[in-house]
Amino acid sequence: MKFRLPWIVSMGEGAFESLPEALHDVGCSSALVVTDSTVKKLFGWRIEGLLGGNSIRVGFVEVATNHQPTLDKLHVEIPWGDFGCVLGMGGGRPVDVGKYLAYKSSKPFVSVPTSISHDGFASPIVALKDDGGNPLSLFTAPPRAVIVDLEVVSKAPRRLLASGVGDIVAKVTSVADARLAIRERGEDIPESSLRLAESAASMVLENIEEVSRWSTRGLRVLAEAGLMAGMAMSVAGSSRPCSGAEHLFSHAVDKLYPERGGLHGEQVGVGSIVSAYLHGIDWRRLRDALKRVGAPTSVREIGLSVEEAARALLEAPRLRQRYTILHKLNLSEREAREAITATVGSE
Ligand SMILES: NC(=O)C1=CN([C@@H]2O[C@H](COP(=O)(O)OP(=O)(O)OC[C@H]3O[C@@H](n4cnc5c(N)ncnc54)[C@H](OP(=O)(O)O)[C@@H]3O)[C@@H](O)[C@H]2O)C=CC1
Ligand SMILES: O=C(CO)COP(=O)(O)O
Ligand SMILES: [Zn+2]
Repeated sequence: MKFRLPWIVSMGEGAFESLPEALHDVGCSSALVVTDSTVKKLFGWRIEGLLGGNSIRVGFVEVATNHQPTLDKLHVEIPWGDFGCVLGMGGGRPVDVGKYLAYKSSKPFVSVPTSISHDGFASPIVALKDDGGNPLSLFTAPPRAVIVDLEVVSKAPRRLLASGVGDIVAKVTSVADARLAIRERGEDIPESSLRLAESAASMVLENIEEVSRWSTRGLRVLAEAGLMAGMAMSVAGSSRPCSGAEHLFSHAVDKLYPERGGLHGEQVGVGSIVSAYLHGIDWRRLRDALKRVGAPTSVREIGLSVEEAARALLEAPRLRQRYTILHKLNLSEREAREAITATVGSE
């Protein structure tokens, strides 16, 4: 086993203020900030002031896609000689894009999530799409520094934070898939990576009341869980502990219905309820937790009919060879429809 973890994690109210010191520690005196439109309007000026005031030059690039060929073109256009590091600021997509560009240009990456809507802000994984809308899960390097300002995160729309709960509680089923693969396929997955992912989900499930109040403590639990999930991916050397059938369902929704669907964590949360049912795990516990935080618990809430969701469930195992409950069961159309109807078909 050989893995890398972030050097610096700064988490708390006002953690933005530690950015100049973090950049100094990673040896960066000019940063390219990768972000997208709303986030740039909300926080761009603050980052510019904070870094500029500490003699750190800042450039911005707004990126609204995670399409790999587009990012490869963008990579060629960036004057890399001007920048000593890349900072990814925003939701999961700009963080992924920043991580990807940093990796390709061999620059240190600093992750600055502005919402805990996903668990990629401390992971070494970059989730992109190819020309056909298929998911690409690339193993790069973990961020050198992770800066989570809980005051900033607390102002993110509730929908984004609820989506983050979906991505985290889904570790119940991603770990169940990993354990299935160990048992039935002899897959080699570090136990510690599974414990980290399991603990991330348990922390959120056991504190769901506090999390649902979006108190500082609740947000901290969610952010720490995201950090642990990111570490789990580093230890495993892939997204294996954190991405199973529920993620394949979400990837299939992205592919089949690119103009519809919900946020990543919303789709994953719904997929996790179905996957738990198929595993014979207490799926109602996941559903109730998601309901408690106001996350979708039905396919209708992510813009799909039962038929469409069943189609996504059938497409899901074709998207990746990674063994999951969907690969084991090889559902028929009728079984897929029944699983959706029994769990996430109404409301
Ligand atoms: N690499 C990894 O390990 C992982 C990667 N992911 C990836 O992350 C992505 C999902 O992340 P997600 O965050 O849902 O998607 P996005 O990054 O698309 O963010 C969703 C929305 O959040 C908005 N936003 C972010 N922060 C704030 C804020 N503080 N206030 C107001 N609006 C805000 C963005 O606004 P705007 O765009 O307008 O600026 C955007 O519209 C997927 O691509 C998924 O594959 C998910 C998990 C793990
Ligand atoms: O979203 C992820 C973990 O939460 C990353 O998983 P993928 O490898 O399926 O993109
Ligand atoms: Zn995810």
